[in-house]
Amino acid sequence: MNHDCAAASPSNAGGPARLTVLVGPTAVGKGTIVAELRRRHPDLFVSISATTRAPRSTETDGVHYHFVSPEAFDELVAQDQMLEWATVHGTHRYGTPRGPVEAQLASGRPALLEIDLDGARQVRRSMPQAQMVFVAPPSWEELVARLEGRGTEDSRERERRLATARVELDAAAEFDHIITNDTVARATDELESLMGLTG
Ligand SMILES: Nc1ncnc2c1ncn2[C@@H]1O[C@H](COP(=O)(O)OP(=O)(O)OP(=O)(O)O)[C@@H](O)[C@H]1O
Ligand SMILES: Nc1nc2c(ncn2[C@@H]2O[C@H](COP(=O)(O)O)[C@@H](O)[C@H]2O)c(=O)[nH]1
Repeated sequence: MNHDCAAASPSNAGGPARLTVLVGPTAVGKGTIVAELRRRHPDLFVSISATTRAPRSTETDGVHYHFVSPEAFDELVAQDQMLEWATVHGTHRYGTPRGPVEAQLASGRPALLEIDLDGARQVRRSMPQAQMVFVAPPSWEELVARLEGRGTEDSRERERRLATARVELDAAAEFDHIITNDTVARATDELESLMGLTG
């Protein structure tokens, strides 16, 4: 585990890592950090996942996710078009379309995945050169407040997500780096540095 974002790790010892995998508990702010990183680097490649969950009112198909039916998701898996996939929070399936990520890496440019713990472990097995980054909350109480404050899940779904969050927080030591999302600007600075996007 490495809390120093400037230090080399086995995954980036030869230069900036090209594939970065971002994981963290629900509502820790992964999406917010990625949005800030994209604001700073509009050309950055961020994988668009496929999911069987329904879109939120703020989400657009093909932008935030590819929203697909369970049958279409089955088909993508059967055709080996998923780099990884998982059932997240015990409810819906989410997966990373393989083609766009492989094309991006083949071009030598960095790529970012924002996925769950199960998916990250799959990527670590298939692409051990990937840089694994965990986003942690300043405290458990702050995590709960962010989830409630977002207001996108009912209390039952929030409980499910918080149960998953405990498992994910227990796995933080598996990661190459841990970023604490105290402020979005500072956490984004760290991710930017880990991805070699500064200077
Ligand atoms: N550093 C921060 N300080 C305070 N609030 C924050 C911070 N980062 C994010 N938030 C807020 O926390 C809430 C959850 O953020 P976000 O949706 O980005 O989390 P997430 O990790 O992508 O969640 P999920 O995995 O459930 O999709 C949002 O309302 C966001 O505005
Ligand atoms: N294994 C994967 N997990 C993914 C992927 N895309 C998103 N996720 C994770 O799902 C949860 C819930 O997301 P939400 O949008 O419903 O709040 C979150 O932790 C994501 O990291 C994926 O392609 N594969």
